[in-house]
Amino acid sequence: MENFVFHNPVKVIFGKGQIKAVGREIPKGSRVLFAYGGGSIKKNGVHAQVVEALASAGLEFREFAGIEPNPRFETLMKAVELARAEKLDYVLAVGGGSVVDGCKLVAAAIDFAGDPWDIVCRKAAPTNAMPLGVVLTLPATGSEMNLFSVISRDETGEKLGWGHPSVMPRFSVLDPETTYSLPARQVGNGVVDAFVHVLEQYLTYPAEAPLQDRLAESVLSTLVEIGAKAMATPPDYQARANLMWCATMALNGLIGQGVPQDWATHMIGHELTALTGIDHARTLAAVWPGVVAVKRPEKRAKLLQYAARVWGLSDGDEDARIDAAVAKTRDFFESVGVPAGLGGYNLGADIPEAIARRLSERGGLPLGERGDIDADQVRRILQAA
Ligand SMILES: NC(=O)c1ccc[n+]([C@@H]2O[C@H](COP(=O)([O-])OP(=O)(O)OC[C@H]3O[C@@H](n4cnc5c(N)ncnc54)[C@H](O)[C@@H]3O)[C@@H](O)[C@H]2O)c1
Repeated sequence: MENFVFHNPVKVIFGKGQIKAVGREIPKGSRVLFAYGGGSIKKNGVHAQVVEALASAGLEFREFAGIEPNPRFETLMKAVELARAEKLDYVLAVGGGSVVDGCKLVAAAIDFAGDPWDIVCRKAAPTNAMPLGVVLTLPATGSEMNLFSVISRDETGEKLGWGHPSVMPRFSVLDPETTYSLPARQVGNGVVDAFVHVLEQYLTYPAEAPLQDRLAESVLSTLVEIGAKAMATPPDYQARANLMWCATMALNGLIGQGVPQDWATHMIGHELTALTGIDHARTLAAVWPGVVAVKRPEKRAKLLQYAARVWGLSDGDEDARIDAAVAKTRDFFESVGVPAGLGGYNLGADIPEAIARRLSERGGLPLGERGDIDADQVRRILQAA
């Protein structure tokens, strides 16, 4: 196991009826920017619950609507303008990963003197981020309990990830009932996103970290166990609750401490979203089969462990076990409605070259747990996918 420092100060407030805690968690006298997405929270009653919580605590607030999926820098800067004009000093993000990620940048930018894009490009760190609170409505990204944020910019066609401890939420309310209004497509995306977050931190090489391995395997096995139930209609509270907690545990830092991490699927997936608009989770299910095909020799020991412990495949020829584990993973993605591999997307033959070039030009290579995925391997991964 490698050395690590683990500090996760996010207060998680989990369960039915917990949105009212928002009024208690935000300090009295705060002036709140209440930010959300396209308005699903008005239809499912979450907006009314948040307004009630803020108003009954006597908190001043202004609303900012319209943070889109794959949040756009251009939109977020409008939220920053509103916050500056109205002297708002607490950001409340209500929505999925896009709203939470977007609000992390808003919180960092309100009192930032330079160009906030420098924060996203990692050329500058936030100096005085406003406190951030979260009401999560889509279990998937783990953004509610981590320091990461992924921002897209129209002007440059980029989608970039950044992170800073000062934008970790002060609290996150996770009420599984907020997910009842999700379309099936988004529930399936959430299952796959959480699953691949774990694979990025687990499917690398052995690091003599059996606890981290078993924590990762338990999240994977739980997702397999509850995947179909989480998709059911009418919604099953316990399945949604377990999905929500799995997604948070998949990327709150715990399972990745002291172990090598991959993230190649994500980095290539972000480029695919930037170029084609395919949903984040769908890019992961599309790219992962390519990563595992090309990096199979390097990942062999962990692939065998994954096959045995997550899929119960421990007998017979080793290569056949790995093939079966990959096939079961693909079937699992498809079982929650997310296509595995790139075959179904009808993309141009130029995509592998375009993605390899974009990553290379930005200095984003090499990738992978061994830092050995270069432009040629990116092309091969996408062709294999
Ligand atoms: N910060 C991180 O650690 C991290 C990790 C992975 C991905 N991401 C990023 O997060 C973004 C994806 O976030 P996401 O998967 O949570 O989806 P999302 O926030 O983009 O939401 C997807 C859609 O679902 C809708 N929606 C959200 N909650 C709803 C509800 N309860 N009922 C009905 N509709 C609802 C949204 O309005 C949106 O149209 C991507 O930009 C991705 O790159 C961030």
